[in-house]
Amino acid sequence: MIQKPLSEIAQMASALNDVSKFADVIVKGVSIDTRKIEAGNLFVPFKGERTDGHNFVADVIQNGGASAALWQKDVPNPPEDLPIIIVEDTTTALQELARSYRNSLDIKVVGITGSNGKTTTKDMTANLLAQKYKVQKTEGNFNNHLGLPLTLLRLREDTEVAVLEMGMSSKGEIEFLTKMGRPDAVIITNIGESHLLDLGSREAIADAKLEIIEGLQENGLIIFHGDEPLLLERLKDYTGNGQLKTFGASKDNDLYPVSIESVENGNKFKTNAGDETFYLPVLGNHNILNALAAMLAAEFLGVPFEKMNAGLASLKLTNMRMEISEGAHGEKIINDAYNASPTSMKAAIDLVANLSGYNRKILVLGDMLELGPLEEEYHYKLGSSIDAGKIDYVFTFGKLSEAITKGAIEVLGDDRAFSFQDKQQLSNELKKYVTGETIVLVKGSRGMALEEVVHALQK
Ligand SMILES: CC(=O)N[C@H]1[C@@H](OP(=O)(O)OP(=O)(O)OC[C@H]2O[C@@H](n3ccc(=O)[nH]c3=O)[C@H](O)[C@@H]2O)O[C@H](CO)[C@@H](O)[C@@H]1O[C@H](C)C(=O)N[C@@H](C)C(=O)N[C@H](CCC(=O)N[C@@H](CCC[C@@H](N)C(=O)O)C(=O)O)C(=O)O
Ligand SMILES: Nc1ncnc2c1ncn2[C@@H]1O[C@H](COP(=O)(O)OP(=O)(O)OP(=O)(O)O)[C@@H](O)[C@H]1O
Ligand SMILES: C[C@@H](N)C(=O)N[C@H](C)C(=O)O
Repeated sequence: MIQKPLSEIAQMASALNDVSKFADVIVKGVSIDTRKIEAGNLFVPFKGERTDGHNFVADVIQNGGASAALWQKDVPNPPEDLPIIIVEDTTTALQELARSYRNSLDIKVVGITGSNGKTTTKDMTANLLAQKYKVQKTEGNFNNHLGLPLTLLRLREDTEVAVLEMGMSSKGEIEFLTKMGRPDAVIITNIGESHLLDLGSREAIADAKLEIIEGLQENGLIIFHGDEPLLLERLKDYTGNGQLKTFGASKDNDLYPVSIESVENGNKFKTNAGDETFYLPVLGNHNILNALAAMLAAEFLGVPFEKMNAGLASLKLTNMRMEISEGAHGEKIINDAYNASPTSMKAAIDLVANLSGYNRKILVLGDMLELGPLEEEYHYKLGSSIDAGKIDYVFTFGKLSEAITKGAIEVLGDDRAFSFQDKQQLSNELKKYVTGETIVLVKGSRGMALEEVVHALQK
């Protein structure tokens, strides 16, 4: 993490005040939350929905262990005689600090974006590169205009590769992030429907994701889903200084699977790149595609294919991505509840529909948010596309998900598809349907917090 005297921090953050009295105070790391502060941190306060971080500045320095803090110019009464750096805007100052620190490091960067699979592919890429390098990666889902700068400021001086997740919900956000991260390789996992509300069309989503190329370093590598027409048509005339590599299911790609075998809680697969058989301890063919993208990035940075199995086999995904657990009745639960869009819902449902070894398969589905004006149609189509011969019951939570149930009833009947507006009621009813030979998929947008149903089943 960043470790510098306050005088340098003040310069990097474009301080508006004189900090010479505290010039030699050493800052070690940055935090935006006093509840997670670590000794020596620079605390960066923000005005939030519930409170203003400026309220905590004096205390976090005097009693909380912080070495110093930023202070936004338009907030009155900055504490006196404390190591405070006054700045125009604390968000901008945090970003400029991160940009400047990143530029001071001799480091390779992989930037990852896409509608689905960013976090998963980030975890996979970091695991593969760790076979050869000192690697750091985005923690959790810290992938936006605050999260990415905080990730950069966590980088150690001896880190060799950083794997950065770049998220967006509006045009221009990825461009901002990639120009800060300056990646040597970029991955675009897929083009789905996430954040259609802001972007308006899948074409606009593709354009927004392709902004990641704006920050690509000289002779960098662009890795993208080669089965996605929106990406193919936009990159077919690419004349930049980067190289292009595609991954996907079809044999037209640079890297594709030639065999896939579902095994206990994962997959074994071979690729067209050689004879190695790879083991991936996560479910879902979509995760094989994520792995292929990660493998292309690792190969570009010098990890040979024959050394990749160890990196894949030891993978532990960030939580709530195909996370497997057991319920109180012995049922297997797949907690895929971190987020959901039509593309990711289909991928998860297809996975469960094609699993063997269970005598009952139940879907617990929540609203898919931020889909824009066609949201109800997306939910209805999801329900009506469920295979009644492979899925036994559908329980939904949320107002939009009533359309899932409506569609599901048309294929499963009204005794196999149910809507709920209360997660506890859903959980209580669901418990009547589960046995030791049941598998339950739980999935919905982050805003639905369906992990609460998983926790209820585990009690
Ligand atoms: C600024 C901040 O910290 N926001 C977080 C905070 O929000 P809130 O407004 O509720 O803050 P408060 O009012 O409670 O507090 C104000 C500040 O004071 C600090 N503080 C408070 C109390 C205290 O005792 N001490 C304190 O120091 C406090 O820390 C505040 O700074 O809390 C929310 C709930 O926990 C957080 O969600 C909120 O975080 C915001 C959203 C954020 O951007 N955090 C980033 C670090 C981050 O990367 N978060 C990721 C999720 C990113 C994401 O959603 N990505 C999208 C794609 C990008 C979309 C883009 N358009 C965007 O806007 O994000 C995706 O789909 O992946 C994460 O948390 O996982
Ligand atoms: N390649 C993929 N294609 C379709 N769905 C996917 C793919 N990879 C992951 N998913 C699904 O998307 C969900 C979110 O995965 P992950 O968190 O890796 O994506 P993300 O892009 O980081 O999501 P977010 O934008 O919400 O941060 C997973 O739970 C899984 O169901
Ligand atoms: C918070 C925002 N970035 C997000 O992830 N929205 C989705 C649709 C959600 O709330 O699940």
